[in-house]
Amino acid sequence: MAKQYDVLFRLLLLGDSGVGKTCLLCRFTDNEFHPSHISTIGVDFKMKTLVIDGIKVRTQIWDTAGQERYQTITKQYYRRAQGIFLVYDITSERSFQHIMKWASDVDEYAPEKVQKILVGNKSDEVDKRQVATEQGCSLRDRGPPVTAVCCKSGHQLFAPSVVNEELCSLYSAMGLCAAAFLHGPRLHRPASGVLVAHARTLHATQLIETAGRSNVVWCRRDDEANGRDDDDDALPGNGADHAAVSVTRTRTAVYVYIRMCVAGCMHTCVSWLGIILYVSCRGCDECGLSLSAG
Ligand SMILES: Nc1nc2c(ncn2[C@@H]2O[C@H](COP(=O)(O)OP(=O)(O)OP(=O)(O)O)[C@@H](O)[C@H]2O)c(=O)[nH]1
Repeated sequence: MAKQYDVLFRLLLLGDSGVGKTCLLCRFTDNEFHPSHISTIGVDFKMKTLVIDGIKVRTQIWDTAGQERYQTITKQYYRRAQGIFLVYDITSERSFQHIMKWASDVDEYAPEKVQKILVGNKSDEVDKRQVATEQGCSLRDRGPPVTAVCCKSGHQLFAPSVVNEELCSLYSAMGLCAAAFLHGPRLHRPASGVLVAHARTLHATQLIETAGRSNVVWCRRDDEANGRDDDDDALPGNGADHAAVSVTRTRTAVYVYIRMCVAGCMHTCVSWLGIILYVSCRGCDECGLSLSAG
């Protein structure tokens, strides 16, 4: 049976009870809105597969309970997240103030390099607004990109600057935020890289397929002959055994890393649009995860 996705991407929704996390999830996965507030108990999740630049990205989105009493449970899910939505309600000053507390929990329990995005929900409730847009934006300067959404209508009012405009039009509400993660400005790297391949002519999907084949002989190829150094995002210690070369210099730049994990398995991973996408682990399932923690 053909593989149903190329990469798996785990996202987590955090924020006070009632800010609309479950609604964001339902809008994203089923394009539905539920007017009633039924508090989430512990955690719940839904999946959605997006096709972005020909790559099937399976998003697994974890919805957490905002209520304090579930936080021992929900904190256990931070560790495996690659992207986190910090959600507040624009009609609740309190939910916005609590964002700093949620963010500090993320700092404590999530992988160091997790991507974060701040989401101000209920932007349809203009008359009840307690948090000015500028307040949300002021946090962006100190941390995650911010976006304002309305899951009631499915509209996103303004896009974070890091989001590609073209992609914005493709997804509603949370899809836009997922795109923001995918276009995050930071490039996550494995702690150590061994060898990197370069294939300028390959499409990202082909590259990922190729990366998954064990018999591929990886070689470094840059444009030294042309006096150009494409290795502009190289891993530290650039040299014979540390290199990173972009496949293309457009926004879909892909970086490929191969490394041995602690268990001696060969990992291949692709970093694309600023995040690491796993491709394969030759020997075990578990150690592949350590790659995300960098
Ligand atoms: N007007 C408006 N109401 C919304 C919007 N999004 C969510 N709501 C309402 O806000 C209430 C809470 O939404 P939920 O998604 O259940 O909140 P939650 O953050 O998941 O809450 P917990 O599960 O308790 O953590 C519901 O009554 C929703 O209908 C929105 O964009 N606009």
